[in-house]
Amino acid sequence: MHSKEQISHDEYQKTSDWLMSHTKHRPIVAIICGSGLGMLADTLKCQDSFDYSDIPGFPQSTVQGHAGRLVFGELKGKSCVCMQGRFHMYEGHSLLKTTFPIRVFKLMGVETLIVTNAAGSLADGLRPGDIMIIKDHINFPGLVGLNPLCGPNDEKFGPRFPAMSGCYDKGLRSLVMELAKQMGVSSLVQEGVYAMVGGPNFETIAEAKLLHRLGVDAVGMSTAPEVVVATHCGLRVFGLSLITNKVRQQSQILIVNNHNSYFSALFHKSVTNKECSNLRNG
Ligand SMILES: O=P(O)(O)O[C@@H]1C[C@H](O)[C@@H](CO)O1
Ligand SMILES: Nc1nc2[nH]cnc2c(=O)[nH]1
Repeated sequence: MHSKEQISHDEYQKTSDWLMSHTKHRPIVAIICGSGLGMLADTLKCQDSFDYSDIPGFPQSTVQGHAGRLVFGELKGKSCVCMQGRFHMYEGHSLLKTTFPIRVFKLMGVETLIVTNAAGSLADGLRPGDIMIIKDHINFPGLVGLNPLCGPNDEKFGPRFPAMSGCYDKGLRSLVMELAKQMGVSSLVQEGVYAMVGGPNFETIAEAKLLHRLGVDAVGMSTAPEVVVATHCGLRVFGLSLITNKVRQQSQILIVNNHNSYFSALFHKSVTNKECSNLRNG
């Protein structure tokens, strides 16, 4: 844990000011694209994009499938900013660094955060290619003190002891369920509980059984710290997991040798609802 690390309000402000002076967009929605989901940003109109390496103060993404680019643009007439690539604890980033963009977005005037991720399923009804709307999370690193809010509290962002119950906005969740019905894809979409583990290794069989018994529907290695920081500073949060695999609860070997194309293929299947049986392992 990097308990001595601090990022001052001025540092977040500096990055926010730099971005605001380099784009005409004034986003009210921020979207974090999980593994294999970076193409969401390609749907934005009138784009301004910046490599993370060019943005003062921004961490660098090191994961395959995470482009490391911030894209501003319009989605259905709304000004948005999209992270093509996020920062994970397992990359060696401190939790303050992994969540750095969230406070920058807040200072830029963002009101709603949409988080997405790739996750493994523990629920019988959640199959690869399905989408899980996150209704709640279990933040395993947070439960043992690996929390970006540890250290001095910056009251300008939020209170010392923020509530996390209801951190995934109920209104947005209902809206998306309704939209899924209207689009005829409701059989692919359901609500569930996401658990964040530290990674980077996938679960042992015993760990998978434990998570299942605890009521976890999907497990991944991101998202919870971002949601904690977003909720602390008053952002409205919506989250979804793209289910990429079933988490093994009994002995069987699964070999995934192309992380990126695996996620992209599953995303494509989710969107098109085409059969992709060679990728199903559950
Ligand atoms: O950024 P996300 O959470 O989508 O990254 C995925 C899930 C795990 O963090 C990691 C390994 O699958 O990639
Ligand atoms: N921890 C974890 N993260 C994932 N991300 C995608 N699939 C998985 C999984 O099975 N376990």
